[in-house]
Amino acid sequence: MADKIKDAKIIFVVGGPGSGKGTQCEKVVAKYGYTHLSSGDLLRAEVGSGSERGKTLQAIMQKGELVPLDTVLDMIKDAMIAKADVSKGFLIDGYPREVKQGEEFEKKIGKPCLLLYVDAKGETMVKRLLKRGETSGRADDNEETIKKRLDLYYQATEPVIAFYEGRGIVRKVDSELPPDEVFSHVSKAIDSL
Ligand SMILES: Nc1nc2c(ncn2[C@@H]2O[C@H](COP(=O)(O)OP(=O)(O)OP(=O)(O)O)[C@@H](O)[C@H]2O)c(=O)[nH]1
Ligand SMILES: O=c1ccn([C@@H]2O[C@H](COP(=O)(O)OP(=O)(O)O)[C@@H](O)[C@H]2O)c(=O)[nH]1
Ligand SMILES: [Mg+2]
Repeated sequence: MADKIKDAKIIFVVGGPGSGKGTQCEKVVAKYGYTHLSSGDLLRAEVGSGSERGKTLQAIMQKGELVPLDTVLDMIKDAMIAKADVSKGFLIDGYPREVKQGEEFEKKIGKPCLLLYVDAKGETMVKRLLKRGETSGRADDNEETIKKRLDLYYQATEPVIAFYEGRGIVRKVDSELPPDEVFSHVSKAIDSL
């Protein structure tokens, strides 16, 4: 599998909770036909399956903490293998959450050619998530968990951006703008690949 995937384009999509990663990824799928893999969605699917593993995951996610690294990586890898033959490229949304996750991904799967950094202010993200929480049914879209997710983002995930800046593959987009304007910047970044 490593062979098939090694040559595929891999894009990491990183940003705080509610920054708009999922929103932009949907647009990328529509325009470029990339395969979208959201680490959070993969975890929520496991929770939804009602499996024992899902129950353990749910408890962690409800608290806004991070699921063990190997669990997430295995899920992403399996999902990539399943699409390897048909995919033009992969959008890995909400991953890596910490530098170590990025390093493990590269060891087991491959190197990203781009890191899309979806940037919004903390207060904007909180506002969006509280609004989304009215209808999302997500157990973590509540005030207390949002605060923890945001703290963890600043502490563990922001260093990921600095790490890949050192490699020159980070493109930052300002997601305070309306989604279509954000997307025009995202498109430029992808077109430049
Ligand atoms: N104004 C504005 N709102 C946005 C934008 N992107 C997303 N939103 C809104 O913000 C909320 C969160 O967006 P998502 O795309 O779910 O964010 P996410 O980064 O995937 O969040 P997580 O799933 O929590 O990681 C949604 O309700 C969107 O409608 C944007 O560019 N501008
Ligand atoms: O690589 C990952 C991705 C997600 N999560 C967990 O899944 C939750 C939801 O992640 P998602 O990316 O959907 O939302 P975000 O936290 O970015 O709002 C997080 O709070 C974590 O508990 C995790 O532990 N590792
Ligand atoms: Mg999302």
